[in-house]
Amino acid sequence: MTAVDEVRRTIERLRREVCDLHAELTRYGLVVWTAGNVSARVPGEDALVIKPSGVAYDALTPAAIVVTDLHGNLLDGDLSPSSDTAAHAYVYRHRPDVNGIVHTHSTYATAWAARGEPIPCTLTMIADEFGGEIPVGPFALIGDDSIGRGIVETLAQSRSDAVLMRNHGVFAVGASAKAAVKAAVMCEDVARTVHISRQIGEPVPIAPEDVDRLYARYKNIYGQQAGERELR
Ligand SMILES: O=C(CO)[C@@H](O)[C@H](O)COP(=O)(O)O
Repeated sequence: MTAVDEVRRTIERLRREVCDLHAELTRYGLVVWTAGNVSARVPGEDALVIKPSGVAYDALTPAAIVVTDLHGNLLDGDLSPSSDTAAHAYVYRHRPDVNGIVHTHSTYATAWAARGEPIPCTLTMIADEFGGEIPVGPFALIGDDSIGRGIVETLAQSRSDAVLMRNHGVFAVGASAKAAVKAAVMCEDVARTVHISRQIGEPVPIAPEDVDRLYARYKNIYGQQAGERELR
């Protein structure tokens, strides 16, 4: 198999994976209508695969997923790339460890984003998954790389793989697109629980040294196999 064939096969695989992961967003109730998007980096290439803009989730097929360069220019596909492509591309250019990105407007997490308030580390699940509070990023207009800059700058000061972009919604990153989707699912779950907790009182923060211990255990010990650990 030539190197070109190999890249082609990788892109086909990623198109299928990213298409299937969009179905997880609807399965977990993280998006409505055509909101949200998932992308994956094409390993070894200056390219990414991403949802086309404004296409209904039920109409998404692997062939509909588009390929762009890491500046958002269309390389392959019949449809216009997601409105957030420049944001995703910026993150891939500045975070070589990130291979997948997801954006949602999931209800509870986005309610925190509307308030511009980080989700405090008041649950072991938050310490495990995010290593501290889930931070808020700046307000940024949609369409260029402003959102990407806000994501990179905010996550540089945090262990979290998710950021609540102010007045907008969740962006989550990961070592794979599946890991990013998992972070978005977890983000919504803890946003909901902490919100409900606040209806009956003030949630109690976890001590920073315990947050560190929980995070280290979850990242290094929890689960079964190295392959699964990549999700963390
Ligand atoms: O947040 C926004 C726009 O407010 C977008 O992320 C939409 O939620 C989905 O846009 P496309 O990916 O379909 O262009």
